[in-house]
Amino acid sequence: MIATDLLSRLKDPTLLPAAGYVAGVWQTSAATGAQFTVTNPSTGAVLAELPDMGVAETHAAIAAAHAAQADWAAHTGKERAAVLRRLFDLMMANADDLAIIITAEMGKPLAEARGEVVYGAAYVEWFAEEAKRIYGDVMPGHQRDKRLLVLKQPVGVVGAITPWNFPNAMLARKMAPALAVGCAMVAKPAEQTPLSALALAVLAERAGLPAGLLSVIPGTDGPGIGREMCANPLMRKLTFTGSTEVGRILLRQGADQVMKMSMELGGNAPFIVFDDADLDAAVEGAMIAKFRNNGQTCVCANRIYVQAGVYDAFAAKLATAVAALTTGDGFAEGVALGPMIDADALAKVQAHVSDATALGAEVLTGGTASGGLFFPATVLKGATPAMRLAREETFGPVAPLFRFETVEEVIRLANETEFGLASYFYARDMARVWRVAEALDYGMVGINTGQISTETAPFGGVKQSGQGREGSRYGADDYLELKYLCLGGI
Ligand SMILES: NC(=O)c1ccc[n+]([C@@H]2O[C@H](COP(=O)([O-])OP(=O)(O)OC[C@H]3O[C@@H](n4cnc5c(N)ncnc54)[C@H](O)[C@@H]3O)[C@@H](O)[C@H]2O)c1
Ligand SMILES: O=C[C@H](O)CS(=O)(=O)O
Repeated sequence: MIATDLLSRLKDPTLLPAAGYVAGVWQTSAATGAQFTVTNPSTGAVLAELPDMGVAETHAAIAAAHAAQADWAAHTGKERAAVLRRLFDLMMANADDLAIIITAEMGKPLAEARGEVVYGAAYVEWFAEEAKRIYGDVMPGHQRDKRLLVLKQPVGVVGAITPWNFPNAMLARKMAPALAVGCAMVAKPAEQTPLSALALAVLAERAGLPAGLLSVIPGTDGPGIGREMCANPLMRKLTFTGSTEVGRILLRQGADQVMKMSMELGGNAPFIVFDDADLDAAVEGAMIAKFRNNGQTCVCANRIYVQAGVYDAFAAKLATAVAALTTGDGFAEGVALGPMIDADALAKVQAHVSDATALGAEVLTGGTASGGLFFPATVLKGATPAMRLAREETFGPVAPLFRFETVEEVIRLANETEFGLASYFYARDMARVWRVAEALDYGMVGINTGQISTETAPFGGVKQSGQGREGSRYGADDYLELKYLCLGGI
């Protein structure tokens, strides 16, 4: 069932079948007969009742993907590119509907949801172009009669498990490179936000993707689906975006068959403001890096370090800007921040703020939940490393300000975490910019900007923030195997 209220908002209600997409068939019932509910986090309203699919459907989808993948890989890059280009065009043509679906199931404001659709589509466009340029190598022989070649071939059947915070873009960012190079994909979206993934499957089918190449398994049994993906011998790779905790589980499970893994995991991004920074620019950057997606992104600034000489001025400017942010239903006009995704997420944000204030932090604005799943944008002054929010990913709209004195001190503090995804700093002295950029132990560094995510750059982290990269000229590598050919007797 899809709620009438949601369907009535769409120009094309057929984007939302109340079904899972398994082996090229829209199945309205799960093997177990179970169903699960999808709700709007802004209102609690029921959006859909979907078949609660699991191991049986995943097993069938993997078999179908394996059967379809060889022929897909035998297509030319140009033929695969044409399908992806049509998918890009369909995503853009249906962007308004896709945005409505995101806002309904995840809560982000509609304008931000539309930005997510455009961002996800950009990956599809990028890899539609890359599909035609998967080049190998010809190398000088090591002996007179030898000629050496390297082929790049698709890894085969890929499992994808995605999070709720970017329910469209995180799947698009995975299916685009996989399909571009000739892989097949079985995808499991987050149980909170399956509708965006199902709508993408509708559009992929319309774009001409052959049946079986893509399956989307809606369901609440992430652990069971993950185990099936990691244990099934037909599955050659798993790409996961989500928490480091779950990433570890999957890495352990995939180890038994030495499965190729891509992991986009948790973060704890430092945002550093040096005393030579343009403070207004730094405030603007902090607003984006901290409050985009209501602070629910893996690359959100989690710790804001401000050099002592500008600490009070920056704190005052930031608090003024943050106090102007409105929190509410993502469909409402003028709302900047939507709800938290669920009660657990809300409780964690409140716990971080309560822990910080108990340890001496001062609330400059916000600080207390405002009803439902809403939490106001919050700025805390006097944050210290003893506080939970210094060590844990808050994943919410809370900006803790830490004071520091020297460059050496803040590099040490910034790197003092098991995470290494995104980092940011504002400075104008070019020698300092180079030294700090090289010293930060992170996969990505934003310099005088708070917005770094683009399909043209390699997105990913180091340490316990993951492995592999998504997007850019490097992004296809995670879905390819190198095969070395040695021709003798020449
Ligand atoms: N690095 C990135 O690009 C990136 C992007 C988005 C979110 N994240 C991280 O994800 C976290 C928040 O997202 P979340 O709450 O959806 O993460 P999560 O890890 O709880 O869930 C992610 C996905 O994994 C599934 N899952 C849960 N347990 C599983 C298991 N045992 N086996 C297989 N699948 C399982 C979920 O159903 C969901 O689809 C944050 O830590 C955030 O930093 C990282
Ligand atoms: O949080 C997950 C996404 O990767 C964030 S971004 O939109 O790619 O920056």
